[in-house]
Amino acid sequence: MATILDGKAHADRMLEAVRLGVEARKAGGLRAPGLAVVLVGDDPASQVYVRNKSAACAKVGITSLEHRLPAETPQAELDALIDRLNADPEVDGILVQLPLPKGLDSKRALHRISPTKDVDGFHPVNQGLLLEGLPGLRPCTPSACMSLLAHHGVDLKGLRAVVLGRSEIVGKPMALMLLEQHATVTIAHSRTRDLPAVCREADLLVAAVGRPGLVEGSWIKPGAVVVDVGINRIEDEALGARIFAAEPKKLETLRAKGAVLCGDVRFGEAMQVASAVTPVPGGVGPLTIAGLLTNTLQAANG
Ligand SMILES: Nc1nc2c(c(=O)[nH]1)N[C@@H](CN(C=O)c1ccc(C(=O)N[C@@H](CCC(=O)O)C(=O)O)cc1)CN2
Ligand SMILES: [Mg+2]
Repeated sequence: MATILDGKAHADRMLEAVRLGVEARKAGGLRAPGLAVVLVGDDPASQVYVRNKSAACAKVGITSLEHRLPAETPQAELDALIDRLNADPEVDGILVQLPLPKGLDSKRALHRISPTKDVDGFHPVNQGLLLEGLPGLRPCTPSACMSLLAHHGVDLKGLRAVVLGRSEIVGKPMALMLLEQHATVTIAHSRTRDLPAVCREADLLVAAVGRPGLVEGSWIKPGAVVVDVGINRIEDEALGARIFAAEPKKLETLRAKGAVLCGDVRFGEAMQVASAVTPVPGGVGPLTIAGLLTNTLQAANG
C-alpha cells in the first residue's frame, strides 16, 4: 500500500509558517498583510472557497476584505474595482475568484491586477518570471505541490515527471517548477496519443485535467508518486460506483457527507500501485489556500 501524502497536514505546516511571518511583521511595527478577495456572482462552490480563504486568513492574522459583486456586473465596473485595489496601500494581495460569470473576460481582469499584488500568480509578468526561473509570485497550487514533495523528500533530479493537463493555472507552471528542479518533464493532454502508456513512464505523475477518475491503477508505474490536483463532484451514481470500486466504504462516507468528491485519479487503485498518493479531499485543495496565504505574506514583505 502507498503512503498517503496528507495535504491538509502540510497546509497546516505552511499556515503556521505564515502565522509566524505575520507575527514577525507586527513585532517589527508593520501592519498585518491585507488580502482583497473579489467574488462576482453566486456560484455556490466559489462562495465556499472564498469563505474558506477568509477563515484561513483569520487563523494566521491576515486581514481579508471581501468584495462581492452581482453576476451582471459590467467589465468596466470590475476593472474600476481592481484599479482601486491596486492603488490601495492597505491591500497587499488581490484575488479574483474564478470562474467569473459568463460575459466577463477573466484574462482581462487577471491582467489588470498589479503584478506585485497578484497573489494567485496568474499575471503574465509573474508567469514570465517563472519561465525565466526568477523570483516572483508563483501560482499557488503548483508551488504548494512542490512544497509538499520537498517535505516528503521526493528527489526530483533526473526523475521522469508527467504532468497531465496544460492549464495556465496548474499544468504549465507545474511543468516549469519541476523542470527548475531538474526533472525530465512531459506535458500530456487530451490530444496526447496513448495517454496510459505516457503516464506509465512517470516516476512522478501530476494529474490536473478535471476529469473524475481518468487515471486508473493500470496507468501508474509501480512505485510512482502521484499528485492528484483534480477536485471533481460526481452526480452520476453509476460513475461513482465504477471509480470507487476499490473503496466502497469511502464512497459511502462521501455520500453521507452530501457530496461525492473525487480526483482525476482513482485513489483506491493508485494506492495499490504507487509509492505515495495525494487524496481527494484533503490533498491539493487545502494546499492551494495555504499557497495563497504564503504569497500574500510574500507580497506584503515585498
Ligand atoms: N482565483 C482563483 N480561483 C480559483 C482557484 C484559485 O487558485 N484561484 N482554484 C479553484 C478553487 N479553489 C480556490 O480558489 C479551491 C478549490 C478547492 C479547495 C479545497 O480545499 N477543496 C477541498 C474540498 C472542499 C469541498 O468540499 O468542496 C479538498 O480538496 O480537500 C480549495 C481551494 C478554482 N478557482
Ligand atoms: Mg488539458
